[in-house]
Amino acid sequence: MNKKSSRVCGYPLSIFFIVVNEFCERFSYYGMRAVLVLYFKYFLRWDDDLATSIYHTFVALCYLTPILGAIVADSWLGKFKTIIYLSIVYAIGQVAMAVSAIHDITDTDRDGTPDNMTFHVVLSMVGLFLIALGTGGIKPCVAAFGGDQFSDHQDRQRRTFFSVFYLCINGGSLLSTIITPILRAQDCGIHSQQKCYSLAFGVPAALMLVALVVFIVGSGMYYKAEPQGNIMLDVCKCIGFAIKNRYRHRSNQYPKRQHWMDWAEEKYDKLLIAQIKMVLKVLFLYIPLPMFWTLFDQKGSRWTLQATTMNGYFGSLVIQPDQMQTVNPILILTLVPIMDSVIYPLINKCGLNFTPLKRMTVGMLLAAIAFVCAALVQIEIDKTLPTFPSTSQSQLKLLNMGSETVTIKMPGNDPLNLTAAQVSGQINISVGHPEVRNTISLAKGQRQTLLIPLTITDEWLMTDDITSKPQEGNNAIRFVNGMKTAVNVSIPAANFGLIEPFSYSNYSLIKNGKVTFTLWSGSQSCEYSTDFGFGSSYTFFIPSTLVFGPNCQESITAAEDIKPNSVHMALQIPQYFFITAGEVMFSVTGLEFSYSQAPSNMKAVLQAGWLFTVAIGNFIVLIVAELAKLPKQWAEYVLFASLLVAVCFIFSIMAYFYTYIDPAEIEAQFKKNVNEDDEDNKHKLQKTERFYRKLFSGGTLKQYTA
Ligand SMILES: CC(C)C[C@H](N)C(=O)N1CCC[C@H]1C(=O)O
Repeated sequence: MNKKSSRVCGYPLSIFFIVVNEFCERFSYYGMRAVLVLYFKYFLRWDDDLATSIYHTFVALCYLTPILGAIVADSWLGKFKTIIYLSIVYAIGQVAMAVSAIHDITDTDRDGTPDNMTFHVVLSMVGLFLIALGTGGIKPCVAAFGGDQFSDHQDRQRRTFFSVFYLCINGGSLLSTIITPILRAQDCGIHSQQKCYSLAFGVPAALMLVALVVFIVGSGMYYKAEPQGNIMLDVCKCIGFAIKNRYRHRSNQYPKRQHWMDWAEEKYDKLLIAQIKMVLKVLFLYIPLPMFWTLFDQKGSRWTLQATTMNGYFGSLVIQPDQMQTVNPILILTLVPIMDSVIYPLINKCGLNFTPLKRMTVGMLLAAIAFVCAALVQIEIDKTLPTFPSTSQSQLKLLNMGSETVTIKMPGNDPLNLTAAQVSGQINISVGHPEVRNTISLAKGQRQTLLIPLTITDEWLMTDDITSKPQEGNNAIRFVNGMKTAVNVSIPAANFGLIEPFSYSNYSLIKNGKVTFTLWSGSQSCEYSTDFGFGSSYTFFIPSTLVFGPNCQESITAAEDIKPNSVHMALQIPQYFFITAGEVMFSVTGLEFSYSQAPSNMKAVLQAGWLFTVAIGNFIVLIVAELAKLPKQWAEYVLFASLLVAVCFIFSIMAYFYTYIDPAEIEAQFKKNVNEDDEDNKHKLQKTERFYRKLFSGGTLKQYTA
């Protein structure tokens, strides 16, 4: 088929269908992924560890299956058919997920919970497997198929296409990560109303069907390169033969060959050998690249955890810690056009030849700078964190539940006067110190509160207090009842239960924002409202003197056990900016580079090689997080930044020796010679070989201009 099909502004019309397909597919993938862990935890009722492991296994699988899709496309079905077939598999997987999340299917007793959990687990696992096969399988094909739509001389347009392609990835993911959590939060069901996971998976399934339909609609306009036989098998056999032949001729009596693949010349086509050399050259260059993704992927883990220790109030807007991750796609949508239309042309105007490999090197350095920023933010956060007792220390707080002032004398501390309903600050006491009388027992490494009763001679009560920041930016809240009657405390999201006289409740986790507590004692009630930030802990004391009425705002004492997060989440923006600017330079360029440097019959395979670096990067995060247990988080960030700088240095040396090629030109030379008559052919073949050898010994073949 002719590549010169309908064009708009010099761009093939067919790419419109490809980018819309990518937008819908990424919406489908990232939308489903956004609610997956919650589905495992709250619908399938798995514990955190199992949910996290299955989630990461799924993500890793999604970046491993591209190899399979690429082999099928380049060797057998061609990219077009592979995309169609695997998209169908993908859509079936998404539908299976949506069906698996309908609780009514097995809820025979109609209590709102599935009665046959095995059915839901099996169906969702089958669904996830099909999705991983589909999303991974089509990913290298769609990018390469888009690249195929351009003629050889359209380098500039093809580069723009890869930028727009990246914009679609991030536009789709941004929209879906906002929408699917909202869908999940809705209530739905036939017999009973439950959180609507089926809708949260159903909409991504619908979008995948839209992606498929859009792709099929464009069918008549595509340029469809035919696969050239089982190329991957030929490649493996050719490499195997070259290695064997080299080994057979290892003695010095045989003249050396310029490249070890030249040992396959006795049996294999010179064109195939040339193509394998092109692929190996690029794959070799990819070896250091996973380190970039190792840093990049920590946005979703370490950086989100960092955000949980920060303050997310942006005026009236409240940003939850995990929502900070959307800064990445938002910045992609702004930085890609800026880079393409301002920064790169400006660099070009300054006479600098900003080649793809130079861009990727700068991208890596920017990612390292992002981690230095993360370390600086961490140092600021650490300054505001409470000091918890060491393993040889205890911290004690005193709460006077009585109505009269008491004076407490502690060994090694000045006498302390506590008025009625007053809570002291933390007092550090060395446990095991001979002066400490055994009237109260202090636990090592613990924070405790001593509740001094109404009548001082009554039994004194010790509570165990929280010794770490509450998870996920929540606030840990508890109540101490100083009244002579039991009190029930509740809020819409939690019930503290009935608190007996002179007793206390367990901690409950509460989200940020204004909360109104309702206190009940018999038929009497009153309300108490307060505002919570992120990551604080409070003990609320209900005094014996409390009078129930419309509100009990003035009577309740709040003791701050842990201060709310004070370092603002906006401080994470510089690190997000640098990692995203790095991503634009590294990833958008890498995508185009992988296409332009691949031989025509292995375009999808090199795209899969590129995606494989993402998968390896993910694995390194898991390994390094386990091994490098540094005591300080900021030190771990600095370690990662240094590792990336070291890797970047190695990569820049490798890049320096890389010669850009024009695979189409090389292939054309080889093919042309095959068609000439014998004598001429021999002469031309020698000429091509000289030309080709020059390429692999470092001669510049393709003058790259940004
Ligand atoms: C994590 C973001 C939602 C998406 C990210 N900016 C991105 O575009 N990618 C991360 C891995 C490669 C690429 C993708 O294809 O999704």
